[in-house]
Amino acid sequence: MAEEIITALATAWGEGGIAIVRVSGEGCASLVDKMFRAKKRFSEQPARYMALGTLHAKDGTLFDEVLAVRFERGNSYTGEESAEIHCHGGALSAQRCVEELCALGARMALPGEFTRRAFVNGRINLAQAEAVAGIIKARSDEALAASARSLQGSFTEQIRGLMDSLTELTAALEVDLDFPEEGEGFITDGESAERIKKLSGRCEELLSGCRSGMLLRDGVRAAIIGRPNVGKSSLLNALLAENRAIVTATPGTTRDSIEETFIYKGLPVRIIDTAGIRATEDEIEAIGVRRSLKSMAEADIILRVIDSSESAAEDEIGPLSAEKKQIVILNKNDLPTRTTEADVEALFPGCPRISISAADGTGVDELKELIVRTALSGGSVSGGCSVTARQVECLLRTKEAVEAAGEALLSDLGDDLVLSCLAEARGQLSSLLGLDASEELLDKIFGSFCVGK
Ligand SMILES: Nc1nc2c(c(=O)[nH]1)N(C=O)[C@@H](CNc1ccc(C(=O)N[C@@H](CCC(=O)O)C(=O)O)cc1)CN2
Ligand SMILES: Nc1nc2c(ncn2[C@@H]2O[C@H](COP(=O)(O)OP(=O)(O)OP(=O)(O)O)[C@@H](O)[C@H]2O)c(=O)[nH]1
Ligand SMILES: [Mg+2]
Repeated sequence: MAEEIITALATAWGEGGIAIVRVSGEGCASLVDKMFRAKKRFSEQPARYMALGTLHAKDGTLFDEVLAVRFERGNSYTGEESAEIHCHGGALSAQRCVEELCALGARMALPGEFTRRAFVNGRINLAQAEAVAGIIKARSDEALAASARSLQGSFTEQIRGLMDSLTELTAALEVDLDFPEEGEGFITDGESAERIKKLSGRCEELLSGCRSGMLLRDGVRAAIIGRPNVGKSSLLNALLAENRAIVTATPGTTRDSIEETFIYKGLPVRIIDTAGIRATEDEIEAIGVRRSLKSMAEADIILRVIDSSESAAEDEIGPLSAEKKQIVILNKNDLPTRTTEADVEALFPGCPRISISAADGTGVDELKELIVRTALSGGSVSGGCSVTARQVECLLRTKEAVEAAGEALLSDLGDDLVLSCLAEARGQLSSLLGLDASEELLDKIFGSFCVGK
């Protein structure tokens, strides 16, 4: 079935040097013929050749002088016959161009529809399509590099490698199941167990690489929490190196949460300064405290600030769930110490901690380093591939299914069960690459792209 011809502005709205309008779908070059005048008919000029010409409205009036290029079917971004018109910047000419194309029979592209067509036509897989979005959204060199690696297919290759190993093992086990009379069997249980163990190790390796890639793209949320007056807002200012939040000697200064982002070693850190947590009669402060507790629940990392010049009083925040990552910050180390690192160790055993002065900046860079290290939990920011939460979810389920296969094998539950677990694992990897993606999933993924991509 021939797809409709779609069009959209591919560059950002607003003033700029050049604005590019994209068109894709069978017959789009003859559509452009009707509005673009050049020495040679557009649809007859060589493919991928930039031709100079003029754009005309239906009544013939000229509205821009542009460059235009056509791509042949099978040799374009979408895989379809497509074209680009490079107008003068400023939204007006490009918008006119899109309108004229629509008047001639094209329709406005939906968000991500060009990339969706590239996927549907097999030019790229789903992991690569998601990497395109990653490149657009990247906010640091490291995040950009991780997405570019994914787009080039290095993540895909690793997933395919895993799928191949799964297939080999499945095939060996199936032979055994089909020809049980062959005695010894094609593969011993010991060998299968060994291979399953390797597979689950490989899943774990991929997962740890992915987590850092995902963090690079999405960043981490770190909430600064603590009792009033310990120096939370001062810490926010020190981390941002600007006077963003109000700091006073009066406890209860911060009423509402403040969010800002800084980037350290390529990792965007969203930092949230919250109201000091204490029991309070003040209605506004109480709302602030509730917001602090909410920020705490939503954060990836808790930066728990303690005033080391005061003795560690009753902790009003209470312990965190074991899954929450936490860094204990002993602030005001420029003042005489009343709470020591040993006191902190007693209160929060095994928790990473650091002594700083938000006032004079001592230890602030070390703290940034510690935040990034804690967020990545040992992983590194370089070399990883950018992935989405969806892809991580698929990999996690793959690992679970592989492990279930291992358990089924050990407890002698029969090859049938082992095989169905392995089939589940393969299924997860195949949905990671979008080999059997539902329309609903595609709508969700491509819907988050920008129009024109
Ligand atoms: N002007 C312009 N710039 C752009 C794009 C575009 O579509 N137009 N891109 C897109 O958003 C990106 C480049 N990505 C592209 C990827 C593949 C093909 C393409 O035509 N692929 C064919 C032919 C490959 C070849 O010539 O080697 C293919 O895969 O068959 C084009 C662009 C970024 N810059
Ligand atoms: N000497 C010293 N004073 C500090 C340091 N950090 C913060 N202060 C002072 O401590 C007081 C409280 O600082 P804030 O940053 O407003 O504290 P907060 O935790 O945000 O307080 P609330 O918003 O009320 O919860 C101010 O007078 C700061 O100047 C530090 O490292 N050393
Ligand atoms: Mg404050």
